[in-house]
Amino acid sequence: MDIRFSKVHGTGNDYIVVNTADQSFHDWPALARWACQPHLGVGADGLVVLTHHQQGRFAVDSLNPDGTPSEMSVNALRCAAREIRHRYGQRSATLVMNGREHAAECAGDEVSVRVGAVPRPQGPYEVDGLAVYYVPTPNEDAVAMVSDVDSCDVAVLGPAVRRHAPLAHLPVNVNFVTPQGGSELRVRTFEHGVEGETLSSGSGAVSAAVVASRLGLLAGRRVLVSNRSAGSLSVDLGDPTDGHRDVWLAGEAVRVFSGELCCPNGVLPAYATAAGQVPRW
Ligand SMILES: N[C@H](CCC[C@H](N)C(=O)O)C(=O)O
Repeated sequence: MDIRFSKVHGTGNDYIVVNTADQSFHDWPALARWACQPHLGVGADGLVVLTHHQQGRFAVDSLNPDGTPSEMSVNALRCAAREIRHRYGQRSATLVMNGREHAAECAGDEVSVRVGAVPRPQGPYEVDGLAVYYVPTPNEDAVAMVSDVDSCDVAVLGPAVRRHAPLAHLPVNVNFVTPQGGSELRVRTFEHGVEGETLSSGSGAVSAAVVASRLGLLAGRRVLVSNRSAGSLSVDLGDPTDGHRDVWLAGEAVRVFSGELCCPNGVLPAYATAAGQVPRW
């Protein structure tokens, strides 16, 4: 039994997308731990499991490379919408992730998703000289404003921020942010579940824009976020007076390839990472 998939990236945040209609296999955490590994699997920042309900509605589940579910992934939603556009020809869809509904719109490879309301940031908390804000996006996102994000040691500072109270018990994604003038931000993200830096993060871009807006660092409601990938994300913060209740994220989402994972008799390879571990290479 082989497992059909597509590989889709949202500005460099890459996902293996499987459609439950194609599979008799259902152990998604085990599949995530195998398939997300580079060299031994497909290689990706996560697994997206898509289920078609009815009339343009889809359930979208996002799993991390360690097999844990992620509470929310905006880039995973954007990649799912791109795959839906390809497979079902729908430009608009309603995506349901962890019980929350998100409208999605595709125009070619440009995909927008309604994030909805983003709660008020908490903090700042002082961590190793950095002012860190906490934003329940509803992912757990931390935002640290830094003077030069490109010289930031993300691999060291990301875990350091996560060790600190009051974030220590939470599965936090840590975003380092430098305002670029006007309504532009540059962001780098240490992502929970990947346990390393990713090229881009949707909830990271949104939380960075919300914190920068609350700090009065932005000139307008449309925020351009550059990251480690070639493409930028665009955050629309909505009406500035409504407290960030109607936030959208847009940017490229690209189908890279599709194929079949070879899984004879439905048995995953022995080198699939054990439950609870993050793949290392
Ligand atoms: N990259 C994602 C966030 C994933 C977060 C996930 N790894 C977790 O918190 O478990 C995004 O575009 O919103």
